[in-house]
Amino acid sequence: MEIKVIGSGYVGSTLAASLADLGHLVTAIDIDEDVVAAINDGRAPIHEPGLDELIAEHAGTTLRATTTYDSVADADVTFLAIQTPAREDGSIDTGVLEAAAEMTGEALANSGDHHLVVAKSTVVPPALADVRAALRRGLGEDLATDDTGLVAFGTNPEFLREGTAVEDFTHPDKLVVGTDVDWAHERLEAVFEPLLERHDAPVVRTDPETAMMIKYANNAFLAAKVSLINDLGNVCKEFSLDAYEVADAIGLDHRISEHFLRSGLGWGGSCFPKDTAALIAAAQEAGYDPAMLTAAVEVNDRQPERLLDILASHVDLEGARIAVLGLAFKPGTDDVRHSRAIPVIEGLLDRGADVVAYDPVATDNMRERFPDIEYAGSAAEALSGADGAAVVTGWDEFRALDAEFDAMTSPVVVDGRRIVEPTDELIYEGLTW
Ligand SMILES: NC(=O)c1ccc[n+]([C@@H]2O[C@H](COP(=O)([O-])OP(=O)(O)OC[C@H]3O[C@@H](n4cnc5c(N)ncnc54)[C@H](O)[C@@H]3O)[C@@H](O)[C@H]2O)c1
Ligand SMILES: O=c1ccn([C@@H]2O[C@H](COP(=O)(O)OP(=O)(O)O[C@H]3O[C@H](CO)[C@@H](O)[C@H](O)[C@H]3O)[C@@H](O)[C@H]2O)c(=O)[nH]1
Repeated sequence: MEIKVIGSGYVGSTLAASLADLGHLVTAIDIDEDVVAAINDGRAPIHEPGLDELIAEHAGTTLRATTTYDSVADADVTFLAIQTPAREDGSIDTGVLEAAAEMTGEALANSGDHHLVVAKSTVVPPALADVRAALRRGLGEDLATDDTGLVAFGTNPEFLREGTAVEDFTHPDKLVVGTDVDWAHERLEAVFEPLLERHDAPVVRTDPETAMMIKYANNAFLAAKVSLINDLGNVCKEFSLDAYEVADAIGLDHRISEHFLRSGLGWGGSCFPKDTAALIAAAQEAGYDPAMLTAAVEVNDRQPERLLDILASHVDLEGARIAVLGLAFKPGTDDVRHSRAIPVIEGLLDRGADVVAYDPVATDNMRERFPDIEYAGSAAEALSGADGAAVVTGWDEFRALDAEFDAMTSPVVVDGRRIVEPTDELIYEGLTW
């Protein structure tokens, strides 16, 4: 099938490369010329394991990138993978997505053929009306509501995680396809047919709004699960108990499951913070106050402060040199959006500490947020001469740190991810153990 993917960020570039790998003819469209040049050069525009190889394999043949919408009218299916950021009050801002939807509509106007436009972006159900309206505005005609219409709208929420995006995309737990039009359902499912031949997964057929609610409920559930284990973990710490021993045991109950029970600094990233905030704002706008979700956010917001308090109980932070190990919101990515490193660094600076930060891949991105702190080229360099260290991201390489701690002025390590191996020489504390 001929597929256009509009927006080539974390989701769009993974989607475009993976669909090309499934045998589709894919055009990745982005307004950012650097992103387009990277894909056409056979490189991934972001750091994501396996993506470079996939793009290198298909660029110039079944995968092409461009800044124009000219070829959209040739598409069987057009995916919109555009950012949907949060406004100041947490509510979703669909402005950029609407602009792309309108441009897509303009490109499809008067084509006289069947087209399916699918939102991959995460959008709260009530805001989908605005995305549809933008597409309709561009088209200059109504969208299909039954088999007689030519241009149909659908949603197909994405469940991939950064750091394992390619693997997650090709091995999904489920596919959720949301549209009100029968032919559109069939066409969207046909896109994923080659994927399902390689990896069987249930297909949930529903309407566009329910599909998006499934996406929000999925993320809300996982974020709340991590917050609950953090809340319980904080209790364990007060009782001088090891939250990981408790988590491992409760995870044996299949109704709870072992996943997403790693307590510590809490959740960051481009999705959990934004999506919980958007769902809370949309629910409140509709007249309901989602108390559990609000509590999940509150617990999450408190974890960096707890790490700083533990560090301050060992080191006078005023004028101290503190190593921050890890800047990405999780291992395997260069994404620093809502990384827990941000409140940790802010808190250290507020307390008068000098920060020396290290991350294997996310330094450049964090430099844009904190241009004035010191960045080290290795964990060893960050630790050398430090009065204390805060471990923020669970990069595997931190597991191997050992003699590097000897170069610290005082060997205080507060671990937010249970990744460092404690030794007798270290003054080591975990966040929930
Ligand atoms: N990042 C994730 O792990 C993830 C996972 C699932 C769902 N989502 C959702 O997917 C959507 C995209 O997220 P992302 O992280 O890939 O965003 P991103 O910011 O990484 O990428 C968006 C891309 O769209 C491009 N763009 C903006 N306006 C454009 C236009 N008019 N035409 C063409 N390109 C345009 C930008 O240049 C950028 O490259 C969001 O709604 C997000 O919530 C993200
Ligand atoms: O036991 C755990 C698991 C995760 N986290 C943290 O939770 C955040 C999110 O992690 P993860 O879910 O692995 O990464 P994301 O890439 O943000 O993926 C989430 O958000 C995506 C965007 O919506 C969805 O597509 C995915 O299904 C969903 O897992 C990170 O800061 C992790 O450090 C923990 O603290 N403890």
